[in-house]
Amino acid sequence: MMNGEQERMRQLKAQLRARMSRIRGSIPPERHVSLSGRACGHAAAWLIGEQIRSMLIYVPFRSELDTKPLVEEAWRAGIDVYVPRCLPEDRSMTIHLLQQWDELKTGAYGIMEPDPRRRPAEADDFVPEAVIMPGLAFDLNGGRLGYGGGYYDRLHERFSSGGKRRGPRWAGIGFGEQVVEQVPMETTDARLQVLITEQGVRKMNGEAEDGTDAF
Ligand SMILES: Nc1nc2c(c(=O)[nH]1)N(C=O)[C@@H](CNc1ccc(C(=O)N[C@@H](CCC(=O)O)C(=O)O)cc1)CN2
Ligand SMILES: Nc1ncnc2c1ncn2[C@@H]1O[C@H](COP(=O)(O)OP(=O)(O)OP(=O)(O)O)[C@@H](O)[C@H]1O
Repeated sequence: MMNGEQERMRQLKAQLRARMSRIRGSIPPERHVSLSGRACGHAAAWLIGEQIRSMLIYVPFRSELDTKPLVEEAWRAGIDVYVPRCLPEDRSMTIHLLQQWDELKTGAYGIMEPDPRRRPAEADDFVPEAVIMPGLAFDLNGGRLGYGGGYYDRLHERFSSGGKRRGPRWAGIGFGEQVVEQVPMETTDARLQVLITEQGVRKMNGEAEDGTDAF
């Protein structure tokens, strides 16, 4: 049974999803390309500066920020690129190395995902050094709103249960206009450590703030 608080939270999130998908969906194509390119440039500089050698990143669908320039920059820089494949049955994800675009095919929800016959999943205990997440909305305290599948929340739980090892850096990437005052958050919702937009890289929640590039 859902209690009143949960029901209210569900409604708040649904309203914000609807509003933010309209906003994100109305960015004109040319601006979408240029903002995506700028955000990807900031993301690449951050990854390289932090000496991150592996990242999990989404392949965009609907009007999500286009990560293609970042993936290609990572390939050039020798950073291993991993992409998730979702299993709607239990809302889990498997993680697959991506070395070229033709390793993808249309998967669940119409998202381009790794073809498991071409590239088997990494072991369950594999943890990348960074996770770069999409979202409908973000806030400056690490709040993030996704499509409501809870996929990244489950992944966060899995990556955090490995014991001593340092977990991945959790970063969100999106357009400046997706940043809101406050995303409604529940206790199971994972908070981001880094927010990347066309305006720069902002470190939050325990990531040391050095002031460079922060917006
Ligand atoms: N590019 C990309 N890949 C991703 C995600 C993402 O947000 N972006 N996900 C991040 O989690 C996971 C997929 N999550 C999804 C969850 C729900 C829906 C979806 O279509 N939901 C319906 C409503 C479903 C319902 O509640 O009945 C909708 O939005 O119309 C799509 C993807 C894994 N891969
Ligand atoms: N670790 C978890 N294990 C099981 N269920 C979870 C977990 N984390 C979240 N959930 C459930 O998943 C559902 C969706 O969560 P939420 O609305 O936070 O998704 P989201 O962050 O918007 O989506 P996504 O992570 O897929 O982009 C909620 O009903 C939530 O209770």
